[in-house]
Amino acid sequence: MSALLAAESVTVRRGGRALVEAASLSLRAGEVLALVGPNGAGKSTLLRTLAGLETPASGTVRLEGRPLAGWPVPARVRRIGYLPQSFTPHWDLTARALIGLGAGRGAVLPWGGTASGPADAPDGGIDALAAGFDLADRLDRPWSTLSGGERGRALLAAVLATEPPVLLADEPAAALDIAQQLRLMRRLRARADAGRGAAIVVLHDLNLAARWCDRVAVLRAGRLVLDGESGPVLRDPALDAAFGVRFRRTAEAGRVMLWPEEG
Ligand SMILES: Nc1ncnc2c1ncn2[C@@H]1O[C@H](COP(=O)(O)OP(=O)(O)OP(=O)(O)O)[C@@H](O)[C@H]1O
Repeated sequence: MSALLAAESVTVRRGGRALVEAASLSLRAGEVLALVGPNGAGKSTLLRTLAGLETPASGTVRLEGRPLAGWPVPARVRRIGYLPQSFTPHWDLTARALIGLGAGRGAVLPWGGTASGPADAPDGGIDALAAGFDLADRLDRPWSTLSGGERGRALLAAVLATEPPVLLADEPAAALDIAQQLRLMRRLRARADAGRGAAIVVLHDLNLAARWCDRVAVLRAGRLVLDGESGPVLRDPALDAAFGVRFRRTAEAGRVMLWPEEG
């Protein structure tokens, strides 16, 4: 099956240094791909490049086979939902206003995309959408009063409001409690399985990747060192070298589970 989104030998340089080097990665319909690697490996840089927010020094990013740079921005942001690692609005927006902006994508989203302005979410509106993220009673609260996990969920609701066929999510599980992590991963899995959207998700929890993701790509010092089906990648000794730890591996319901020990 052809790729929805693909990086072809992409190199990103900043300050005279290659942050991502000759990275090739593709995402196909129905996939949830975990992008993992140590701090500073270049995961956010690669994700931002795939979203069209960084311009590579060389290489190409293609969306549905066409170079990203050739897409009109409104069409691109409707197809690619990008969830940043951190986000602070310039104004103390309510969650409702933020989700409305996400639903109206097509003039400026606060994190750099474009939108036509606040709009009602499809299929039942913003209230129904927010209920799915356990935010029903927090919708009219200013951003500054929301907890870290509530902000993460509101942002994800804003990004998913238009059901983008591609989701690029940078550490979406980081601020979530365990129950919310499971809800997040189940949601991404269900979207992919129903053909509603594929996702690349930056994760630090390899056991979430093992349980919920079809594929795992491992970035180390700007280079993709492993990319393949989750089981084989997570069993590969190169994973230990990439993270500089020793993983003890067990099997649980046919899935690998990893227990890191200092190497
Ligand atoms: N604009 C920039 N100029 C110079 N260096 C940068 C710039 N942006 C990021 N870096 C460096 O590039 C490297 C990759 O950063 P990036 O945020 O992509 O890593 P990451 O894998 O997402 O890390 P983490 O797991 O800590 O979030 C880091 O060493 C970072 O300090």
